Amino acid sequence: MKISIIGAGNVGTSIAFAAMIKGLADEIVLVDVNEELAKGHAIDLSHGNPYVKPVKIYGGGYPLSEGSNIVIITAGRTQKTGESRLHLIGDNAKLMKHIVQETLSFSKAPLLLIVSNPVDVLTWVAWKESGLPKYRVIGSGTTLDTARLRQNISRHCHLDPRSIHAYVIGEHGDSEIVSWSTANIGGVLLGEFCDNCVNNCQGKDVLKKIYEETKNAAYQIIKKKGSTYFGIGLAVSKILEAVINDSHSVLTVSTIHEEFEGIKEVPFSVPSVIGRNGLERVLPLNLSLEEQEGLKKSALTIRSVIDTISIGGG
Ligand SMILES: NC(=O)C1=CN([C@@H]2O[C@H](COP(=O)(O)OP(=O)(O)OC[C@H]3O[C@@H](n4cnc5c(N)ncnc54)[C@H](O)[C@@H]3O)[C@@H](O)[C@H]2O)C=CC1
Ligand SMILES: CC(=O)C(=O)O
Repeated sequence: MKISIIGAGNVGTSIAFAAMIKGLADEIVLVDVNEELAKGHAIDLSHGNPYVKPVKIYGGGYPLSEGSNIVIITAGRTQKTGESRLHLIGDNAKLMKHIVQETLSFSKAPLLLIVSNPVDVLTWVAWKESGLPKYRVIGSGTTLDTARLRQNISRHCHLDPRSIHAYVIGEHGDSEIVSWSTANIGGVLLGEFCDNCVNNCQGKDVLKKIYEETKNAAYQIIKKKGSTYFGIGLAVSKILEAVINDSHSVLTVSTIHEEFEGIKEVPFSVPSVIGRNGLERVLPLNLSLEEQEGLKKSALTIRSVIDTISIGGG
């Protein structure tokens, strides 16, 4: 299993570190326009080999990625304080197009895993540019937001986040929503859990606060330390795990929906089954009317940005 990570910055190296610790790959390649940076990070990471399942790890330019099974794209500009992810589209769409071309000249039909922002729109760009089937082009989508949501609920309810089954769906961005009507703790729907809880908190207000904290987490972190990378490193390692171990895990990745509520070819996240070949299927959603409306708005937000960029013509 050869994995190449395009972009050996904070996110790319965090993914490599997490994948190494989990023993996921035989070979990890870090590719960056700054080849020295990629080489330096690879050497540094390789010094951890005696303490994990050893992996061949090296870094440099695109030719090193030849014959990759999975290519993870993390290259791109990051948000400045106050900028939304969608602000990055002007710079990062062009870059994505170039990276996909470079990547495919060295690997025939890899699974493409897109992480650069705005991740939904760029997943669509990568899919169009690559000509790969939809199930082979996956965005990290709201896997990170879902993790943040579960962590925030866990902190509030004093429960193990792994026992909380709740999902952020839609855009990885400001229009994302929570599928509260399906959220459950150990099989008990959240509403019922709250009704029987001894904490006596202000139910709806608390959910609103948890949603805002989840949605705005990246802004808060960027304000404090400039960018986010550890959380996404672990989130992407979970997607890798699902593919490499063919574990059929349910994850909120971003994939292209042929048609949704009359919107054509739109990428967004919903709980989806991930295995060796990529996307296996999207699960049916049982949303409230308000949530359905919210998801449609989110899909429209993404599609309207896609409509502003031109592919093929430059
Ligand atoms: N989807 C998600 O949940 C998340 C996405 N991100 C996104 O990930 C992206 C990367 O973030 P960081 O790693 O923090 O940025 P960074 O600035 O640390 O790293 C980006 C790297 O890409 C490299 N690069 C630029 N052009 C390249 C090219 N043509 N080929 C190969 N490498 C190239 C740069 O030299 C740099 O080393 C950003 O767009 C950011 O918004 C960040 C966190 C979470
Ligand atoms: C930067 C980003 O997309 C995040 O941390 O959610």
